[in-house]
Parts: sequence; structure tokens; C-alpha cells
Amino acid sequence: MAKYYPIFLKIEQKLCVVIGGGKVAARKIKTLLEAGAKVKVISPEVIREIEKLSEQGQVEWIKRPYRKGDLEDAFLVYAATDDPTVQKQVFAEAEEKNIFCNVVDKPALCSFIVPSIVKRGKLQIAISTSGASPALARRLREQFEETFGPEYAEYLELMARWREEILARDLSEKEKRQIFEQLVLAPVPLWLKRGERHHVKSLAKTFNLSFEE
Ligand SMILES: C[C@@]1(CC(=O)O)C2=NC(=C\c3[nH]c(c(CCC(=O)O)c3CC(=O)O)Cc3[nH]c(c(CC(=O)O)c3CCC(=O)O)/C=C3\N/C(=C\2)[C@@H](CCC(=O)O)[C@]3(C)CC(=O)O)/[C@H]1CCC(=O)O
Ligand SMILES: NC(=O)c1ccc[n+]([C@@H]2O[C@H](COP(=O)([O-])OP(=O)(O)OC[C@H]3O[C@@H](n4cnc5c(N)ncnc54)[C@H](O)[C@@H]3O)[C@@H](O)[C@H]2O)c1
Repeated sequence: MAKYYPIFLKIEQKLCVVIGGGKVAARKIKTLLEAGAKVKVISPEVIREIEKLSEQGQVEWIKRPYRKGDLEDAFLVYAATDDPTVQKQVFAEAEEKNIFCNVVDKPALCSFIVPSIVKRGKLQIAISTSGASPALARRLREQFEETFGPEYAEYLELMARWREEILARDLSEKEKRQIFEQLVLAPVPLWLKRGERHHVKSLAKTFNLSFEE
């Protein structure tokens, strides 16, 4: 099994080409759009979900089978057809053009694989089993979603703002690190979840940080 290197890619406004228009393609398209990519779908048929996105102008749908040259200018490519010959052709063109390629039914032909994602605002937990068990990746996501609830979105907003406020202070690296450590130890997510905002307020006050109720 291949070794994989996890990173978070900035794909805003970058062209991502998806070959095929079934439910697996739809799943990949969803996360591409969430990251702000420009998505082009090439497939003779697509499921209703993708057709709707095309009607709303969120993706460009080219209604025909894949042909060589379709990957021109692509930043990322997904081969999500049910035809192994087409899958190989897409992979071959991507290799030739040095484009990262995800072949959804053939990990051996993937130059990148897609993780299962827990997303709470700025917090993203990406889970991969290196392709060993996608079903387990999904199950772990569901477990993490219970542990890290929607309150983590606001928590991260607060932490980001507080971090800026602390970084702007005339303190030594050590002093700043000590404050960050104390802040992450406080059960802020729990307070937010329970609506105990007065606790968050007094924590903010202790460190002279902003907090709007
Ligand atoms: C995480 C997730 C992200 C996403 O797709 O967005 C994702 N697969 C998901 C679900 C899922 N996929 C499959 C099942 C059915 C149960 C099962 O087979 O286990 C389920 C479970 C379900 O749907 O419940 C079938 C399957 N998947 C692959 C193959 C081909 C093969 O392994 O040979 C086959 C057999 C196809 C066939 O029948 O022939 C391959 C890949 N799937 C990956 C990602 C990459 C490795 C990820 C990792 O590191 O584990 C990799 C290598 C390539 C890629 O696609 O990037 C998403 C969860 C989203 C979520 O819900 O959170
Ligand atoms: N990686 C994953 O997460 C995962 C999960 C489940 C299944 N799979 C595998 O992924 C593949 C796709 O799954 P699905 O459920 O989306 O399949 P599907 O049959 O619903 O969709 C296949 C799509 O490919 C299109 N297509 C066929 N020939 C084409 C061509 N020449 N050019 C362009 N498009 C073409 C079809 O029009 C259709 O829209 C299957 O091989 C399946 O076994 C992968």
C-alpha cells in the first residue's frame, strides 16, 4: 500500500475536472465546491443532484463522454466513471500532464486520495485509512462528529481572534505560549454547548481578551 502525505490544499478558483456524474462524483464535487473550486463535470449523464448544481451555475456540465484533452488546465482531476478503460485513459492523460489524479475505483492509480472530513467552521479533521477501509474512515468521522459538535465553529472563531490579540501584545514567546496553553485547557467548547457564556466571558476577562455575548 502506498504511503500518503496529508496536506490542506488551497483550491479556490482553481479548475477541478470530474469525469463521470454518479453518486461518487457528486460526493467529490460537494467538497470541491465547499473549498471554492471551479468545477467542470464531463459525463454523458449525471444524477439529479449534479444536474441541479449545473442549472444553478455552480458547476459546468459538459454532456458527453470523456475524450483526450479534457484535462487541459486542470489543477486536480477525478475519474469517477464506471468504465475501467476510461478510468485508465484519464489517469494516463493526467500523468502525461503532471496533474494530481484521483481514480475512485483504483487506489493504485490515485496520485492523491480523498479523506473523510469533520468540518466545524475553521476546524477540519481529515481522516484516512490509506485506502485500507473507506467504510471505517466514514465511521470514525461519525464518531468524531459526536465529540466535536457545532460549538467548535464558534470556539475556533474565538481562538483565532484571541490569538491575534495576544500576538499583538508586547510579550515574550514564552509568555504568549503560556497564555495559549491556559486558554486551550479551559473547557470553552463545553461552556458554549451548554450556553454558559458567562464562564467564557470571565475567562476572556482574566486574560483581558475581547468577548461579545
Ligand atoms: C472517505 C471517502 C471520501 C469521499 O469519497 O469523499 C472515501 N470513500 C468514502 C466512502 C466509501 N467508499 C466506499 C464505500 C463502501 C464500503 C467500502 O468499500 O469500504 C464507502 C463507505 C460509504 O459510502 O459508506 C467504496 C470504495 N472506496 C474506494 C474504493 C476502491 C478501492 O478501494 O479499491 C471502493 C470500493 C468501490 C467498489 O465497490 O468497487 C476508494 C477510496 N475511497 C476513498 C475515500 C479513498 C480512500 C479513503 C481512505 O483513506 O480510507 C479511496 C482510496 C479513493 C478516493 O475515492 O479518494 C468516503 C467517506 C465519506 C464520508 O461519509 O465521510
Ligand atoms: N472511491 C469511492 O469513494 C467509491 C465509493 C463507491 C464506489 N466507487 C466506485 O466508483 C465508481 C463510480 O461509482 P458511482 O456509484 O458514482 O457510479 P455510477 O454508475 O452511478 O456513475 C458512473 C458515471 O460515469 C459516467 N460515465 C460512464 N462512461 C463515461 C465516459 N466515457 N465519460 C464520462 N463519464 C462517463 C456515467 O454517465 C455515470 O454518470 C464505480 O466504479 C464504483 O465501484 C468508489
